[in-house]
Amino acid sequence: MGGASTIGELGPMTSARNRASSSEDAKSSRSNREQETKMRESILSRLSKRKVSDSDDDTTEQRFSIQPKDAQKAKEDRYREKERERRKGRDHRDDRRAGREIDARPSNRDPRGKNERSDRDGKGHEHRHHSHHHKHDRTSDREKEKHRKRDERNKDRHRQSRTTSPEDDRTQKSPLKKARQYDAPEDAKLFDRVLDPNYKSKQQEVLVVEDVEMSPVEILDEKEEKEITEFTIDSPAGPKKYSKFESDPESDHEEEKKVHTIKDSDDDDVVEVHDDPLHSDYDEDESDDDKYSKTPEDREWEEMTETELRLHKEAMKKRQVVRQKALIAQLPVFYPGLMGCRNIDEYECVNRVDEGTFGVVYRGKDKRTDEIVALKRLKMEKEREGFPITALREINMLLKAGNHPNIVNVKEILLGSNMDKIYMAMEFVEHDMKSLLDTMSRRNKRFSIGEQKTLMRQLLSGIEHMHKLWILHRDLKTSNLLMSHTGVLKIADFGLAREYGDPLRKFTSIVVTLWYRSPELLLGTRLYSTPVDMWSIGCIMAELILLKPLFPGQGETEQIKKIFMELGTPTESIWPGVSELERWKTLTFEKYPYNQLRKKFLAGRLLNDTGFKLLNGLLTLDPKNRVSASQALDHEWFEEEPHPVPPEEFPTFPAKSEQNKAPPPAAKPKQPENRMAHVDPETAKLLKQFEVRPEQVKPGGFSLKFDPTRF
Ligand SMILES: Nc1ncnc2c1ncn2[C@@H]1O[C@H](COP(=O)(O)OP(=O)(O)OP(=O)(O)O)[C@@H](O)[C@H]1O
Repeated sequence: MGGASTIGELGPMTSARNRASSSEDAKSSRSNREQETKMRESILSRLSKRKVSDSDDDTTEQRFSIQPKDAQKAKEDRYREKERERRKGRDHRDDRRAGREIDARPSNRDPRGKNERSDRDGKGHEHRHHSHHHKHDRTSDREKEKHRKRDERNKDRHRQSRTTSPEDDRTQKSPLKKARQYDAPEDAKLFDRVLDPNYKSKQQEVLVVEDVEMSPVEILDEKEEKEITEFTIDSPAGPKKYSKFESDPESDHEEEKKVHTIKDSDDDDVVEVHDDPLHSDYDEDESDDDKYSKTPEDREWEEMTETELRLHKEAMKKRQVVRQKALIAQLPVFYPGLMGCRNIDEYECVNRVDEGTFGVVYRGKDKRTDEIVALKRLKMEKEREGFPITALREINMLLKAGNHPNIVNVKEILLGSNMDKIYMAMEFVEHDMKSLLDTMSRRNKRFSIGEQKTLMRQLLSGIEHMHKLWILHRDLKTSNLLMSHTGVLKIADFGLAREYGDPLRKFTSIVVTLWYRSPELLLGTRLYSTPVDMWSIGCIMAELILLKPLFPGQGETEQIKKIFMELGTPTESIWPGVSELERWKTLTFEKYPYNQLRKKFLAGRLLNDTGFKLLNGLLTLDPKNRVSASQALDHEWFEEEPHPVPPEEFPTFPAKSEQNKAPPPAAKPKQPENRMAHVDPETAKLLKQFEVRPEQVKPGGFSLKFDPTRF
C-alpha cells in the first residue's frame, strides 16, 4: 500500500514535473522564437529607417526584398563566397590596387573611371556606381577638399608613427597587411556592410545583394558594439574605432564624415588609418576644450593620467562656477533664503513713526538706494524660546498675501546688532486711517460719499484677496489701514493673521481689537472664519462715515451690550445656534428692539438706503448670513451715483509720520552724551545706532490708545 501509495504519489508528481518540463521546453522554444522574431523586427525596422534616409539607393531597396526565411541560406552563400574571396588572397587585392593606381584621379572629376574599373572587375553593378557618383557629385567641393586634406594628414601621421622594423615597413607598404591590422570580428564586418549604405563604395566586391542578418549571434555582436559606441560618444578618451558600428540613423552624420574620407580617396589604406584609435578623426578634431567639457564617468577616472586628471578637475570647477553664476542670475534681486538677511546698518533711520502693541515703526532710508521704507521692529524681548511665533506669522502671511495693491508690501527682513532684534522693511505708506479720521473730525471735515466708496472698495478688494488665499486678518481696524499720498488704501499689521482651512480648526476667540470684534467672537466661539473680518469691515465703514468708532466698548461685556443695543438682541430665529455659544449661556442680555442703527446715519443724510443695506449686510449678527467680501464688492451701492472717485483725486493730507523728520546729515549737531540720560538703555542704543536724537523720535501729534484686552 505504501509502494502503491508512493507510486501513486510519485506518479502524478513525476508526470506533473514532466508536464512542467515539457511545458518549460515549449515555453523556452516559444520564447526563443519570440526573441528571434523581435530581433528580426528590430533589425528590419532599423534598416527601414535607413531605407527612408537613403531611398535613392536601389541596393538598399533590394536588401529589404529578402525574405527572412531565406536569410540562413543567404548567409551560408555569403560565407562561401567570402571563403572563395579569401582564397583568391593577396594577388586579387594587389590586382585591384594596381588597377586603381592607374585610374587614380579625383572621383568627382571622372565618374566614368569607376564605371570602367567596375567593368574590368566584371561585377556589373554599373547602375549602383551611377547612384553612388550622383551622390558624390552632390558633395560640396569644400567638404571634399577638407576630407582630402585630412586623409593626407592621416597618412603623414601614420608614416611618422611607424617604427624602423622591417615588419612595420612591410605593413606600411602593403595595404593588405594594414587591412589585417584591423581585426574586427568577421560577423561584425558583415553587419557593418549590412548597416552601412555607403559600404559599397568602400569595397566593390561586396556589392552583392546583402541580406538581413537574422542570426542572434550577429544581433548580439551588434548590440555589444553599440554599447561600446555609446560609451565612446560620452567619453572624451573612449575607443573611437568602435563607433563605425553605430547603427543609429541619427548618427549618420558622424558616420558619413568618416565614410567621406574613404569614398574620396577610394583607398583601403585610409580606411584602416581611420579605424586606428590613435589616428581617429575624432581625436584630431576634438579640441582640448571639447575633451574636458564633460564630467567623466567613474571608471574613466582610473584610466587617466595625472595631467588629464588635473585638467578634468579644473574644467569641472570652472563649469560649476559658471553654472552657479547662471543660477544666481535667475534669482530675484533679494533672496534671503540663499543670501541671508541684511543688517539694519544698511538703513539710516529718518524718524520714528509709531509704536503698536507688537513693535515700533521707524521711517528708514536704504543707504544704497535712498529708498524710504517703514522699518517695523518686531518685539522679541519676552521671547525666551527662539523666534516669536507672532513675528513669524506676520512675516509669513505678509509674504504670502503682499502681492496686492491694497496690501502693504514687505521688502525684506533685517537683522539688528544681535539676534533678538529683527526688523521688517515694508513699503512706506504716508498715512494711517485712524490719524486721518481724527484730523478730519477735529477739522470738521469728512470723506465724500465717492471717496468713502473708493476706500471701501479698496479695503474689500484687499480682504477678498486674502480670503481667497485662505488667510484671515483678525485685526482689521482703522489704525491698521494705511493710505498713500495717492489715495491708495493698504491693509497692514498682519501680526494676528492666520491661515484657515476647510473644515475649520479651533482658534482662540481673543482676537481682533475690541471695538472691531464680532459678536460670535465676543460670545466665545472658537470655530470662526472670514465673517470675523467682514464684521470689522462693517465697523470700519461706519467709522469712515461717522468719523468715530461705532462700538467703543470698555470691556467685552459692554462691547457686546453696545452691539445688541444698536442691532437688537438676537434670538434663535434671527441667529440659529446663538444659544449654544459659551458666553451666551453664562450671560443674560436685556431684550433690545431690533436694529436701531439706521437712526445713527439719518441725521445729515450720511448714508442712503442702498449704503445702509451694505452696512447692514456687513453687520449681520449671524456670521452665516453676513456678506462676504466678494458679495460686498458686487453691491449696488458702488454702482449708483455718486460713483467712487479715482484714488488720485483724493485730497492730500499732512502725514504724521513726516512730522518728526531728522535734519539733513550736514546740519546735524554733535550729540552730547547726556541727552540720552532720560532714555531707557535699549532705546538709547537703538537711537545711537540710527543716529537719531531722542526728541526726534517722539510720536507725532496722534497717539494710539492701546486696548488692554488686545492680545
Ligand atoms: N508700512 C508702513 N508705512 C508707514 N507707517 C506704518 C507702516 N506700517 C505701520 N505703520 C505705522 O505704525 C503703526 C503701528 O504699526 P503696526 O500696526 O504694524 O504695529 P503693531 O505693533 O502691530 O500695532 P497694533 O497695536 O495696531 O497691533 C501704524 O498704525 C502706522 O501708523
